[in-house]
Amino acid sequence: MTDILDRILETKRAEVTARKATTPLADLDARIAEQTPPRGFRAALDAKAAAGHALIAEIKKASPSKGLIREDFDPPAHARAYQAGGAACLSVLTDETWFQGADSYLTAARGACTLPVLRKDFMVDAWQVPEARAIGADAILLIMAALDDTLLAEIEVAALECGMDVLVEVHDAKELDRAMKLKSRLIGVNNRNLRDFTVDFARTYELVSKAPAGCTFVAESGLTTRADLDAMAERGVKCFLIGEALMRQHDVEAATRALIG
Ligand SMILES: O=C(O)c1ccccc1NCC(=O)[C@H](O)[C@H](O)COP(=O)(O)O
Repeated sequence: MTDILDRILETKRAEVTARKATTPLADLDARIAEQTPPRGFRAALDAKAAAGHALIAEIKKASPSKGLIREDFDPPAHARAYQAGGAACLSVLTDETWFQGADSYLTAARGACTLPVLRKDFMVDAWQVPEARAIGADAILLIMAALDDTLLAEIEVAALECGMDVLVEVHDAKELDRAMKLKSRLIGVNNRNLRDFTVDFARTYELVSKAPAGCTFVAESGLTTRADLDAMAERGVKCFLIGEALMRQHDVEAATRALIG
């Protein structure tokens, strides 16, 4: 039986095939040449983490698990609010079919602030790397559960060659072991099971103790309160990726400050 991750990946493969057929690489290269250089995603996180909590604040309109999250969705305004509230970096959902995202949201959010921006999407093909850079992304996400080791390495090399950072997402110890074959040492643990949507912070608690020294370790999904962050911090986790809890707030800047201040 196919689960939600399989269905998302199937949609994405079809979408990328169609985009590749209509967008020559030369067009992407021309758009990359117009972008400002990558902003240093991991470096910005590490700098904030050295002084306390480091937040990757997510611009997320909707999700498969929650449906519509933010009605008055305004990526540039949210980007400014997140930066003013103290976020280290942004994450912007660009997947259209499942998250009501758009590439233009990332470009607009990045243009409205000085924070490095992660393109939060489902990478299935190295072609998406220049595409991500062409819209301004400073980092991409690689989901270990989605790809085999050969394709992961191919996409990672392409991203590093573009000067982008790579957030490698794992769910269990086996995926963490596989992740260590890659070059990137920016590791995210997704507390949400992408196959059934259940959230369990114990995933992060378990894996942070197994992460080799030198990793920047990010807890992702389901984090809502200051107590959630403090419980993570007690176990040595200082970087957090948070979307829904902040996107549901009327005053995004105040909520961001209250959460990580
Ligand atoms: O958010 C979902 O429902 C979801 C479903 C299937 C695959 C991925 C999904 N979310 C992507 C993310 O990883 C989250 O947007 C991100 O970690 C922030 O999570 P949250 O703070 O719970 O919005």
